[in-house]
Amino acid sequence: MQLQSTIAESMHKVEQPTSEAGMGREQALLRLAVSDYLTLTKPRIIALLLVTTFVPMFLAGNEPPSLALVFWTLLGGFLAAGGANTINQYVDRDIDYVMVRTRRRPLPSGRLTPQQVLAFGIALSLLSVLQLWWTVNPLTALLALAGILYYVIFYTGILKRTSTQNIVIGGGAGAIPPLVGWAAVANELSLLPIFLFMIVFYWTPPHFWALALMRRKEYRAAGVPMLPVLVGERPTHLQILLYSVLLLLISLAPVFLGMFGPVYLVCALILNGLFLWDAVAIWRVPSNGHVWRLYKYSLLYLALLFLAMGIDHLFYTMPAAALSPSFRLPF
Ligand code: HEM
Ligand SMILES: CC(C)=CCC/C(C)=C/CC/C(C)=C/COP(=O)(O)OP(=O)(O)O
Repeated sequence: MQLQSTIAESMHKVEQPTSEAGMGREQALLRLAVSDYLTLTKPRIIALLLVTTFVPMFLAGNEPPSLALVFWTLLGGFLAAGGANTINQYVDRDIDYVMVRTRRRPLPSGRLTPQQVLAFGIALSLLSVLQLWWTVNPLTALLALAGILYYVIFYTGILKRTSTQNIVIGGGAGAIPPLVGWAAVANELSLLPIFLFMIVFYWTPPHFWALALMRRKEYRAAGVPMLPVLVGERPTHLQILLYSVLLLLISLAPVFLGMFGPVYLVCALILNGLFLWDAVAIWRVPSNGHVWRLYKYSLLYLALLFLAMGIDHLFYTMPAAALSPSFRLPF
């Protein structure tokens, strides 16, 4: 509140700049505001979400997508995820205020008001759906809308505060971007994008529980029923191991259905082998070092696995049968 009133005072002072110093202060405040609004979108997380949107665009067609289609799809994806992330911070403002990791965010630190954050989040979300509908196609726009609603209402509004399985079920929201990328090109969904969805779905629990293990006390203080808070460390280590095995199986399955070729197979074996190695290390010698390593590696893993899919596609042509059955909107 103190910071908020300091900024309000500064804003008042620069309303009528009388000198170069006044103009400089006005520019500095504008930069601060732009940086706060950008922070609300969680840009680093969006960067990885967009990798999982971008690569499927190359898998979905026989030819590479046009630059314009890539631009509009990624812009829509940025606006949708940015809008969802912003509304998440409006809904979670009480939790974010309690947790050390999140208390410096623009809303809990008082640099923006709840009304400003909510308005910005809704505006970005609406803009994303309209823009995708007009510039890409209705299926892509509806998938983005489903992602926003799933994340904001189902995960943030309900599951996060009520269930230890919050991020298992809620992980479905973060798995929608590959469907968005695929639908942007194919204008339909089929089995391969469902596998891409499942890869991100099974990746999410080890990715998040590693972080939650390190932030266990903060989640407890905020009253958020994350798995490590309610069942303890050991069962969480086991769940991480279990999901790492499931991730290995689900990421290899498309190879056996003829959807990917040898380049992907080799990369997926190495990347999943390292993932499993980290998960086993946590199980055998539980330490913050091992947990942190898995969390950091999980980010690299997902980017590289999707990159491997794209490179594999340059050398391997999947049979048409691998893409059926398919789902298409009736309009
Ligand atoms: C329900 C699903 C998910 C949950 C609960 C979750 C949770 C988190 C949390 C709490 C952080 C720490 C953020 C911070 O330090 O401020 C994080 C980091 C991150 N997450 Fe996730 N995540 C999920 C899904 C995803 C997905 C689907 C992606 C991308 C495909 C992703 C990408 C990232 C990235 C890139 C970071 C690092 C951000 C940074 O270093 O600033 N997450 N995640
Ligand atoms: C297509 C589309 C728009 C899909 C939505 C994808 C999306 C925005 C996923 C976000 C995943 C994520 C960062 C969850 C963390 O929430 P948290 O509240 O647990 O994290 P926090 O404590 O850091 O706020």
